[in-house]
Order: sequence, then C-alpha cells, then structure tokens
Amino acid sequence: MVKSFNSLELYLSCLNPFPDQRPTTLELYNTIISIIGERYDFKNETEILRQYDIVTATLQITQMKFLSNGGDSDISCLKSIKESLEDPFNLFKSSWNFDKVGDGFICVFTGVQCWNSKESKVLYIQLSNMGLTGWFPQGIKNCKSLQRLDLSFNKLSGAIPSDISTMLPSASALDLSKNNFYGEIPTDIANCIYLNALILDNNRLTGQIPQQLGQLTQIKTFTVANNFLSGPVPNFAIASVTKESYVNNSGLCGGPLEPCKSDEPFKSGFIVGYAASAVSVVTIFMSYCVPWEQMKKRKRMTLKKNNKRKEAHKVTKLLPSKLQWKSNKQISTLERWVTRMTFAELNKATDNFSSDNIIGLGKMGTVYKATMPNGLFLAVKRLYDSPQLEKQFMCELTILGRLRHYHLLPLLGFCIERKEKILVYKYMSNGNLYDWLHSLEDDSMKLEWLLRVRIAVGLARGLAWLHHKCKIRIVHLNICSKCILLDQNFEPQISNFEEATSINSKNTDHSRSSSINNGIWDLEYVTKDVYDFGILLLELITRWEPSQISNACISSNLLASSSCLYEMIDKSLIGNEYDEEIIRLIKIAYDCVQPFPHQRPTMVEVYQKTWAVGVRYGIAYDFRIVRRPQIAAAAAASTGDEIIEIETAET
Ligand SMILES: Nc1ncnc2c1ncn2[C@@H]1O[C@H](COP(=O)(O)OP(=O)(O)OP(=O)(O)O)[C@@H](O)[C@H]1O
Repeated sequence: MVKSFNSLELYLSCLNPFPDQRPTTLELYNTIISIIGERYDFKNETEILRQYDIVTATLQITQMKFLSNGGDSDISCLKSIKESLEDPFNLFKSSWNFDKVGDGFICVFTGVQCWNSKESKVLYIQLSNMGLTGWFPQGIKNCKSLQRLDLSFNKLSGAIPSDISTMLPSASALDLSKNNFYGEIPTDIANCIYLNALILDNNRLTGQIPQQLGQLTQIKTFTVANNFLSGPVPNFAIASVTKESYVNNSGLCGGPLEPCKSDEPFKSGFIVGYAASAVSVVTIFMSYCVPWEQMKKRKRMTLKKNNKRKEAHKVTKLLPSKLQWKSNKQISTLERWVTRMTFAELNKATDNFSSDNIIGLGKMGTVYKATMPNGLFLAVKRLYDSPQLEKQFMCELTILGRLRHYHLLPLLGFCIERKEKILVYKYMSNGNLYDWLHSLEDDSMKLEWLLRVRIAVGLARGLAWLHHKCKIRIVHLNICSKCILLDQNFEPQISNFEEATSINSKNTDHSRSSSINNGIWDLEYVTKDVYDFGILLLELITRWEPSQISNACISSNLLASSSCLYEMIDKSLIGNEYDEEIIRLIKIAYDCVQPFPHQRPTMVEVYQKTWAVGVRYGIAYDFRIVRRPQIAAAAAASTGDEIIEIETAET
C-alpha cells in the first residue's frame, strides 16, 4: 500500500537512518503532488505535473535536496565524477557511457551499484585500485542516496572536503585509504552520523584527529594509520579501534596509545614570551639590525641619488661597529620577545644534535628537527662557529623574533651559551618550496595548481604586510623558494630574515602614491623584493631554476614571446582548465620583473592582483593590507566569486 505524508513527515521520513524505512520514489511523488495540489489548488494532474519541477527546486532550496528527481541528479553526479578523475588505464570510463538511456542504465557501469537495478539511484561507488588521479570528486554531492564510497588504492590528492557531510549525508562507509590526500581530517566528518566505516590510512594527512569523531556512534571500523597525524586521539566507545588503527603517525597519544603529556608549561612559556614582546623593542632593533653588505652597497647607490631622494627616506642606522650583544642586559631584552632556551634542553631534544635529525644545511648553520618532551616538534638552527654570523643572528632575532604574521615563520626561541648560537623555529612539516618545485625523482612531490596559487597569494600577502603594514616596515632582500617553508597545509611561511632591512617612515598612508612622494618606492631595495617575488611566481609556473628564469628575463625578451613562454610553462599544468589563470599570473610576474625598479608595482598591488586569481579557490582577502574593498570587489566581480574576509591574529 502506498503511504502518504504531510510535508514534515515526508522530510523526516527521508532522513530515516534505516534505508528500508525511507519512502519510495512513488510515495514521495504522490506526497509532493498532494502537497502541491493543496497549496495551489490545481485543477488537474497535467497542471500539477507542469509545476512539479518548480516545487522540487523550491524544496531543494529549503534543504530537502534529496527530494529532487533521484535519477537525473545521480546521472549528473556520475558524469561529473567521470570528468573530474583521470583514469589512465581506462578502467572505468569506457563503461560509463551516458549516450544510453532508460531506467537504471547507470546501474551497469563499472563500480556502480544502485538501490534498484531499474532505478538510477546510486547506492555504492567503488573505484578502487584503478590508478586514478585528481581530487576528491566534488560532483559526488549529486549522488544523494549514496551510502558507500570506496576510492582506495589510487593516486588521488588534495584535501578531504571540509563540507563532506553535506556531500555524503547518508554515507555509512567511506574508504579513501592509500591515496595522497593531505591536510587535516575535516571535523565535519563527524556529521556523517551513519558512518560505520571510516578508512583513511596511508595518506599524507596532518594535524590532529577531530575529537568529535568519537561521537560517531555507529562506527565499527576506523583507521588512520600511516599518515602524519599528531595529538590526542578521539575517544571511541568501541573496542575495535586499537593501536593498529593509529600506527605510523607523527605523534598520536591517548586512547589505546600512550597517555598524552600536558604541553601547558611549554606553551605558556611561549605565550609569556610573546606577550612581553610588545614592550619597548625598537631600541635593540635599531641598534643591531644592520643590513650588512646590501647596506653598504645601497648606501653608495643612495649617495649618488639626488638630495630630494636622500631626504625622503631614512634607512636604519648602522650603529655600533663592534657588537656588544652578549651583555646580560641585552640578552634579557631579547628574552622579552623570544623564549630563551638552554643548550642542554635543545641538546636533548635533538638527541645530541644527531646527524639523523638534520633537516637542512644553510649558509648560517645546520638545521635539526627537535622533539620536545611534550611531543612538540621544533626546527633548531645551530649556527656555525663564526664571529661573522653574530650580526645575522641578531638581525634574525630582532626582526623575525618580534614579528608575528600568518605568513612569517614563527621564531620561537633562542640559545646563547658559550660559543653556541642557536635559533629555534616552529617546525614546518612540508619543508621548503624549492624542494617541492625541483624534486625530479619523486613524483609524489608534484605541487597541484591550487597549492601553487595559494602559495603565490600567501607570499604576496606576507610581503605586502612587511612592506606596508608592519609597524617597522621590513624589506626582506632575499626572497627565494629555498627560504619559503610550507606548513602542514602548504601555507607558505617566509623565513631567513638575516639580510633584511627596515625602512623608517612616518608615513602611515599605505597607498603607492604617497609612498612614491616620499621616495620610498624609488629605492631599489624595496623593489628588489617585488622582482624576487616575480621570479618566484615564474618558478611556481615553470619549475625552472630561478637562475635560469633570471637569465631568460634579462637576456631576451622571453616573457614577451608567447612561443618561448609556452615552452617554459610546467607541462603538467597545461590544458587543465586553468590556462587563463596561468596567463594572469605570468602577467603579474612580468610586471614584477621589469628592468627599471620604478616600473614595478608595489606589493599591495601585486597582492590584489594575485588574490584575484586565487579567488576562484575561495582564498580569503585580507582587507587589512588595503582597506579599499571596492578593489577587491571589482576583482571578485570579474570572476563572479564571493569575497571571504580573513581574520587571523597578527602583531
Ligand atoms: N622551521 C623549519 N621547519 C622545517 N624545515 C626547516 C625549517 N627551517 C629550515 N628548514 C630546512 O632547513 C633548510 C636550511 O634552512 P636554512 O634557513 O638554514 O638555510 P636556507 O633556507 O638554505 O638559506 P641560507 O643558506 O640562506 O641560510 C631549509 O631549506 C629547510 O629545508
């Protein structure tokens, strides 16, 4: 017998966790017809049917998305999956033939199982072990009745969608294991309340496991083994989640694993250090942050320039010829900004500076990965024993130590003991950008386009902040892919401030014109950052070595020639629907690498343009860089996207 419902009953019955208790399509159809009939007093069925689509659309808008015509939406779901995944061995695409028609024609597709073979309503998609590449298929949200999704044993990458519960509201099993998914496990998975199997092992997932997953009452199978996860594990009520579910991660604790140690004392030490850093710090910076060789060179250049320009800016003074920073007073001033750590604790955390813990070798010293007793990872740069490096050490401490920005590498601590000079940073689990762009052997180290765009926007934002918004304006002077580190989410962090210098300007208007009037933007050392950013942008697009790009830019007008340009572009990017974005970024880079510094844009302008390219990917706009929303709005309007405003703490 066909049941009938009122609209609320209908809504609730569709949400029923037990599929066999949900209404049939016929029951849904009849109920909708009766609702329409009541509301609109239609005279006959033909008229009702004509309005069916309109009402279905209305119901979709009011969150009852699953009421739409299951067949059509499931077909478009599969079409979009077919389009979005690369199937190099043609293991499923050839069978997914949409030219056929008829009820349930999709139910014979490879890897597709329907609720009923005569109804195009997908129950289960299994595309496992097919060598598929691409991202999590967004179109899956149109398979509204999907209960099980298995994409395991492929080469899929990107993040697991943060709104996964709206994509898979009825999922009871989700298997994304043995792929290259990265980023954090979205908390939203906890809203997939019917999940009884969540299998995410063997990916590149980072961060903490959301505690909310412990509230998944139906869960029976759970594994996140072989990822890069850390922190406490969720509290699952069932016994089947064992140690094996968590093996080979970066530092998980709690539950069936070792108990977690509190990290409060360590954290609070840093917090106190940060809070104190707000107090009078300019003096030491002014005294010790000397811009070394650049300073001398720039000074010579500056002297040659006209008097007006000389008056227009002041470069940080070169004060004491012999640095006396080891005095207790100065060290205690340093401690106001950055936590002082003992050699003994760093020695222990790096296992006696063991060569096994070396993560990099730089001009100033060796970088080690350190593990603190609370499980926190740090990067520890132990400087080579050379008096020449004392200045750079102080410069890094006085600049980076007291700047806090989302895109600057946090300098967390330092150590000065006997001959030892050590800088302690937050550990960036994805290393430096150079390695990601130029690693020839390792195919898994290919950066997707979205990440490249995000890195470009983040860097432009960081540099615009340094040049225009930071209390003491900073010019980095050494921007290159080696000094850009990537955190677990591939957010770029600018490091290596040992060659940086500052511009003292009372000018508080950050627009380009007033800065030009003050002569600041005529200075080559400011526009050098812009030039370096342009080279880096080209490096992101071409994966050429920076020196090759510089030579190409200087020796020929390569950028102006479209055929040469085409040769330069990273082949893996071409023909993937972002050609237009590539061209827009090349144009920005082209402006940045103009031979005459005064022709180059400011970093604020560069940020606005770069962000406009990234807006399509939901990259937020930082209105604190420039409070002229109409510019951003215009950029967004040109792409038809919405602006999301950034809210992050910066000092
Ligand atoms: N905070 C960090 N987290 C993770 N890896 C780091 C960190 N800091 C440095 N590294 C690694 O160590 C390498 C060397 O860093 P370092 O800053 O000493 O030298 P560099 O970036 O090569 O520049 P330079 O030689 O000019 O000092 C980096 O390229 C990076 O791979």
